[in-house]
Amino acid sequence: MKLGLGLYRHMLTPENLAFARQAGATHIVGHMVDYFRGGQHAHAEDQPTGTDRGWGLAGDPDALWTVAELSQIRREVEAADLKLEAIENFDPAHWHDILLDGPLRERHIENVKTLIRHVGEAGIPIIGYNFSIAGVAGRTTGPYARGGAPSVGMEGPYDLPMTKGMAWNMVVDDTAPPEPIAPISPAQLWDRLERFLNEVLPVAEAAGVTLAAHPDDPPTPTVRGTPRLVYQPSLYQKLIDINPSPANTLEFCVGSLAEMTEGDIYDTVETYARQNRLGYVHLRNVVGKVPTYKESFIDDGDIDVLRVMRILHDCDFDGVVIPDHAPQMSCAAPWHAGMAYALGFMAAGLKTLK
Ligand SMILES: O=C(O)[C@@H](O)[C@@H](O)[C@H](O)[C@H](O)CO
Repeated sequence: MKLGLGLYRHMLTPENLAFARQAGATHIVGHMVDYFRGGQHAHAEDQPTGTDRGWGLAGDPDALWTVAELSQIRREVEAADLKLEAIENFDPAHWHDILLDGPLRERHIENVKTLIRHVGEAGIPIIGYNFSIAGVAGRTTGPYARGGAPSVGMEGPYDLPMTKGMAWNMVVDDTAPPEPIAPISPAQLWDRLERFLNEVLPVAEAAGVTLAAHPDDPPTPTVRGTPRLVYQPSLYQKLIDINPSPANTLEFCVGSLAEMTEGDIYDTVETYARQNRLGYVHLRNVVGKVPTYKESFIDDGDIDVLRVMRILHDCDFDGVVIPDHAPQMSCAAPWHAGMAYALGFMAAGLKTLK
């Protein structure tokens, strides 16, 4: 098992890469999507929370990530004595009509195939994704963690209907009328995922790229009137069983899984780690279940994180674990301190497994 750090696109800097290495990370999960366009977040280091108009504006629909820019990021990561393990999330501008089954679907399928090929050519092994119409939405922030540390959580359901021109909690068409999107059934959304995976997994295999599916975050059956896919641990199996390709894996978010109202987190970890289908792991801690959970420091939540690490180790998981996110700490560098604390705990946990 390897220790990694996730960095948003604007945080993929030489300083943050050096910080990651100094904190004991050997791998990086990089985000190419700029969640912070449109300035709807208090700070550009916190996790995005956004407004009812989402996290922000999606990217340029015609600007697919090139091999050159992906390779440049890989080289910068490697120059810091780190390995670029994964790119996390597609830009909603590039694939929204796969999620919404809209008129641009065929073009967006070709976009995803091109992006997969480019990631493979750039020598990056994994793409994490989250097949979700409303995306990561419904988050609140507050002094939720130990000592009043700012973190994120959820304070009840988020049912405000999602409007046209939005996808994955970002704005993909700011000229769209402010009308609710057409209703979608869970069966329709599962069908969209199945078509997507069956079309792109062969391309991923050929490109030497693994796709890794994040569960719904937050894992509620619906968000903004749209259905969700993996909001209970057992539904991860339904996703895996869609296609037996070895490229069909999980972006295994222990925090989101622990927020789910069913299942036992330790059984869940063992169930999926034993199937050798974990692409990489988000290892964070929470208190409570949806729709009212709060993120905690890694050593201060409902999960015995060292026990989770032991289960992953005993199931021979040899991939990367990252904090994903952490409470901000009261000092001159809140994000860095919170991440350093999480990374230090995880690094110590890894040493106990040797
Ligand atoms: O705010 C964030 O960056 C995280 O919550 C991510 O783990 C997010 O859930 C994933 O990128 C979704 O794929």
